[in-house]
Amino acid sequence: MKLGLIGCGKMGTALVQGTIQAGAVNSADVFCADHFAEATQAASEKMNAIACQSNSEVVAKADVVLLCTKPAQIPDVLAEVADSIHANTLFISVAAGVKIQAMEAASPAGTRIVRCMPNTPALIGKGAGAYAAGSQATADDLEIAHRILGSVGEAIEVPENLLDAVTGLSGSGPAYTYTFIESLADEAIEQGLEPDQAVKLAALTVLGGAAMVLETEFTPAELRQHVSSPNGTTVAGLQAMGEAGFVEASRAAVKAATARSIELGKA
Ligand SMILES: NC(=O)C1=CN([C@@H]2O[C@H](COP(=O)(O)OP(=O)(O)OC[C@H]3O[C@@H](n4cnc5c(N)ncnc54)[C@H](O)[C@@H]3O)[C@@H](O)[C@H]2O)C=CC1
Ligand SMILES: O=C(O)[C@@H]1CCC=N1
Repeated sequence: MKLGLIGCGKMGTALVQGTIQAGAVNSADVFCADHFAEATQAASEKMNAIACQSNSEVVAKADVVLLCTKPAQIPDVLAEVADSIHANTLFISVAAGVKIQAMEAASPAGTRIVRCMPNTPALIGKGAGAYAAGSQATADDLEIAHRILGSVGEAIEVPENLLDAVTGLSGSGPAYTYTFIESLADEAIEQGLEPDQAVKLAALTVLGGAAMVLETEFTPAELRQHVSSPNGTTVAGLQAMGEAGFVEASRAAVKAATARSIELGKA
């Protein structure tokens, strides 16, 4: 596979670096370009990939092209590279909110597009992502999208209208977990732990809890019950969490990010 990257920022480089590390593509077959020459250079050096002079050069040289600019730039980028599209070109967009219909409208008829929503843990093979097919995408194209996202974590196919909710959950979600870990650690520091110990214990606790959800047959509610001794410390902690509005706050984060993704699609 010859893989192109347009937009060498945080998500694009995380996804491509993860894909290279997973052995799904050779760095010598990766072509990248960014609006800013310094970003192209930095990414090509970091990934050992081929730096291109323009987005069009990426499209001309690659078969699968990851569109990793900010959402607002996606239609312009597609229009800019239109003349370089060839028989093998498949675009995979990671942009939040940008609808397949809008991307197809900005491209020549017949352009094959898959819209996906990865997340930055893809960098270390722990991504959680989803994808949806454009009207011209073939079963092979979906297989390719699954292979790329699947090489850096888990990937599921969803109807396009659910990608906004995926964005609100797993796309933005790593940031919620960092806020949670930071808050747990900050209070533990207040209680006397050293900062590095506190952050490590907090992160390992979130990691362990998540692994229990994924690797045992118990639901999150059952697992919570297993930790909570009657009249014990956990019950006291959970009660304080409830009183502080933790459940509402968590749901509000997913709701607001989903709404913002929908809004980005209307821009
Ligand atoms: N950061 C994240 O956790 C996630 C981001 N995304 C999506 O990934 C996309 C990129 O986000 P980030 O990497 O966070 O942003 P970023 O700002 O780090 O990267 C965007 C890159 O695109 C470049 N760029 C801008 N205009 C361009 C153009 N016309 N041609 C070529 N390159 C151009 C910028 O110079 C920048 O390097 C967004 O659409 C976002 O919705 C999706 C999932 C998670
Ligand atoms: O914040 C954003 O808009 C992007 C999309 C999902 C995660 N980061």
